[in-house]
Amino acid sequence: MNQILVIDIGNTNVVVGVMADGQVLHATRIATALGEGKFETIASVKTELRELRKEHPEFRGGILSSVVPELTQAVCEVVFQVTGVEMMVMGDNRLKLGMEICVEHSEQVGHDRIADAIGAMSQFSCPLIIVDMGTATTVNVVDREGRFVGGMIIPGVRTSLDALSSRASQLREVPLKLPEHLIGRNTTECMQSGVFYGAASMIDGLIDRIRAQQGSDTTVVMTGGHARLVYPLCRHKVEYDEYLLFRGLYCIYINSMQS
Ligand SMILES: Nc1ncnc2c1ncn2[C@@H]1O[C@H](COP(=O)(O)OP(=O)(O)OP(=O)(O)O)[C@@H](O)[C@H]1O
Ligand SMILES: CC(C)(CO)[C@@H](O)C(=O)NCCC(=O)O
Ligand SMILES: [K+]
Repeated sequence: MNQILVIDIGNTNVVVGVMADGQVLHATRIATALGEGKFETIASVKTELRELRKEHPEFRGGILSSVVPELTQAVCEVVFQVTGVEMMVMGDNRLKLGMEICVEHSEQVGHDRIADAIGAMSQFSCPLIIVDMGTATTVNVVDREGRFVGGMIIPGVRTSLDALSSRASQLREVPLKLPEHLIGRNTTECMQSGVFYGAASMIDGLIDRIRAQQGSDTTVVMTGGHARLVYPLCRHKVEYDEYLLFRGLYCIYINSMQS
């Protein structure tokens, strides 16, 4: 069994997991904090790694994707301290992605977007639309030839609700859950409906527009914490995979080790 450590450093959560034979054996989420909070994040990662090491003594390798450069090095260091594993890091040009990145500045594309696309391509046929709903909602397109060709970056569900309640005097923070009614009957429901049905409709609309360019057979795959609530509201048929990014990291790891 080829066990590996997989880590996804996002702007809201750091997800630490273990995979073997393409399956996710374990995943823990730790809140991402910066500034003074950075040390607490690193300390929580360290605690988690100690626990993981007890349950999974086998892994000798690992791979990490980060969209928070301030944390990347520190996380790699604690991984090495606790487990002795030297992480492969997305962005290292020795890695074999197995996917061409056809955009203006390929080095500027978020590593989560690339890992997601590779995870999708390992399971579905091209062309593909990959939607990752986290701090941002990203829409990523892989064309018929299997090339990453770009996409969209949109404020995430939580991010846009937070912006709204902080900017509008009469609006407060509301729980991030689906409202009972499409047509909201109170302020809270109106905000919840707006953000969730709005996100689903936006995604449906973007799918139509992208399919008009890439072909009507383009498969849609959704991932990210908020997708769990949004994908059932979409009118188009969409696939949902909670661990798409981890699957992409696993493919990159295996691909890079083989060559
Ligand atoms: N397995 C889960 N069960 C319940 N809620 C979840 C689960 N995974 C994620 N969530 C919820 O969805 C939110 C968004 O999750 P996700 O990790 O995809 O994005 P994020 O961490 O906000 O973004 P980023 O990837 O940019 O850090 C989480 O903060 C959490 O509230
Ligand atoms: C868009 C986010 C924040 C989503 O996590 C991340 O992928 C990122 O910081 N990207 C860098 C810019 C880009 O992808 O073009
Ligand atoms: K920033």
